[in-house]
Amino acid sequence: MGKRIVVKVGSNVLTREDGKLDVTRMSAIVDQIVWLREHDYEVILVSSGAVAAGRAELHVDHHLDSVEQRQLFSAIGQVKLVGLYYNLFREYKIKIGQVLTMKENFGAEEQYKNQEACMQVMLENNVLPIVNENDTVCITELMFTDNDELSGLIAKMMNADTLILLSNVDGIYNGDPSEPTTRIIPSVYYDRDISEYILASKSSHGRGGMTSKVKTAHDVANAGIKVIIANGNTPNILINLKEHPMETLHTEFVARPLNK
Ligand SMILES: Nc1ncnc2c1ncn2[C@@H]1O[C@H](COP(=O)(O)OP(=O)(O)O)[C@@H](O)[C@H]1O
Ligand SMILES: N[C@@H](CCC(=O)OP(=O)(O)O)C(=O)O
Repeated sequence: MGKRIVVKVGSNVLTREDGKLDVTRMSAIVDQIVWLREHDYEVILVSSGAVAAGRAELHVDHHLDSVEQRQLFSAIGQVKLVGLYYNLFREYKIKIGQVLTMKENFGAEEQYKNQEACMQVMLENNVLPIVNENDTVCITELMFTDNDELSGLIAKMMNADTLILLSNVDGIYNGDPSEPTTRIIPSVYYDRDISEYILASKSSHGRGGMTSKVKTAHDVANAGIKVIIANGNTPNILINLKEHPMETLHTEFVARPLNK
């Protein structure tokens, strides 16, 4: 069996400035996932973008609170998101399966095992799992911080070799990304604290920001899984990370060596 990779794609990678789904970008991500599968990698895709897709689809001229917005827009947007993935992967004769989940499913042992078994059977049958939080029914207080946290839990649950977090930045900068003097930190050891470099700012459609990515990355690297933060807007980023890692901008959280 090839190496198992969890790829998480943030809302900003998938949406245009006007908030609509960026189908060209989605198509590019799909092409790269196909390349990974053709090179014997098993891929699990964690995709954000439902709320952004739904917001662009429906014009509402009355007030909705934040929970109503999330429920309404994700319900509309998830259908659109997965429909697009369905069409894009169908071109390559790849079957996709939708996994909508929530934090409770990672708590109780029975539910955890059930979810693990569900994803395992998909992989065994060559189906590509596309995972998102079930935003329509989640209770705000019990939600994942964002899909970075969810992708970390999936990577650990499924014993992945690598978790790749695709965002709209080339990696973690050693300061404000908009400052010309700041540089990408190429590697972070699983026990190194880099919180001094992280700004509270986040991209326009994102939920958790870099703080949540770093927290997830540390946690997952500590569990012995390599984590990469890279730019999903860069052409062929997933292929280049595999083929030319030294020449490809990214931040790697080095996995803690485990006595497996
Ligand atoms: N040191 C840093 N290096 C890179 N990005 C940072 C840093 N500190 C804060 N950020 C912010 O984190 C954002 C990415 O996180 P987020 O908005 O959650 O994106 P996504 O939607 O991809 O999950 C960047 O757009 C950037 O504004
Ligand atoms: N479940 C939400 C994603 C929320 C989220 O975590 O977004 P992001 O920070 O861009 O990964 C959606 O599909 O819109």
